[in-house]
Amino acid sequence: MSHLQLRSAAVRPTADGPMVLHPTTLELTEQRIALVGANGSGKSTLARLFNGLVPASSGQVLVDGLDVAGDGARVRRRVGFVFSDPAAQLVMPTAAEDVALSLRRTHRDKAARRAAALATLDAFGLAGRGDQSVHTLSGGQRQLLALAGVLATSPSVLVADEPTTLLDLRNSLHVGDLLLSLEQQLVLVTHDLDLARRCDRVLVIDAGRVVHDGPAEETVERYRALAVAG
Ligand SMILES: Nc1ncnc2c1ncn2[C@@H]1O[C@H](COP(=O)(O)OP(=O)(O)OP(=O)(O)O)[C@@H](O)[C@H]1O
Repeated sequence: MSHLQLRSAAVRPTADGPMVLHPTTLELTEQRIALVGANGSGKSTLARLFNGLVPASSGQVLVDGLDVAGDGARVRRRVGFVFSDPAAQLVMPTAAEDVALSLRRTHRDKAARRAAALATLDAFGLAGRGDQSVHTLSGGQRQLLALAGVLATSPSVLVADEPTTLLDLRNSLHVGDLLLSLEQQLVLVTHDLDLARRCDRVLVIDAGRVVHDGPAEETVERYRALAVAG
């Protein structure tokens, strides 16, 4: 299992602006970790620290002992990131080409790469869509494709920022099951409390701080109480 660490890591986008994440010290070694909290509480910011998409303004972020600030390229090879908006990461014209791009390191031969890409699409419920333009896929299909592309790179950690928001119930359940059954460590930003409850550890973020942190069931209930109290 990977080892994610924050050492007094804080995020303050502008020198005279507010802290988006107050100095936070954490060690994450569990298999499945959920980040929950209100809109704008800082969940995405915290999640993005782990692959350097957001740099820490102070403190340190380590992935398996590698400092994200100094070893960014190696860290990004370990940490796959799925955005809530798949448009942020789909770069090729067709679905098969997009997955094939992710497979370029592991599958040098072009025909083998395409075959592997099509098999990956099948596994993600996108059978027969290989040659379809990414732009004509539905929002949910694009999200499945984005997830397929990231997992095809075999990251040791997957950070997923609201990966089920665009999906219908069936696909949402399918992707939820898939994420929770991954071998890799999962850091999941989600508003889906059913999904959070199935993780090993839940962190509740509020106004840029981790305010609760513990086993899923009881921590989700603390979040509920916090939300109801307003
Ligand atoms: N670069 C930035 N400059 C200024 N403010 C920022 C920047 N990045 C994030 N913020 C602010 O920090 C806060 C936390 O944002 P973040 O995206 O981490 O929230 P979130 O918990 O993921 O929210 P949501 O559930 O709505 O996606 C928000 O108020 C946001 O506007």
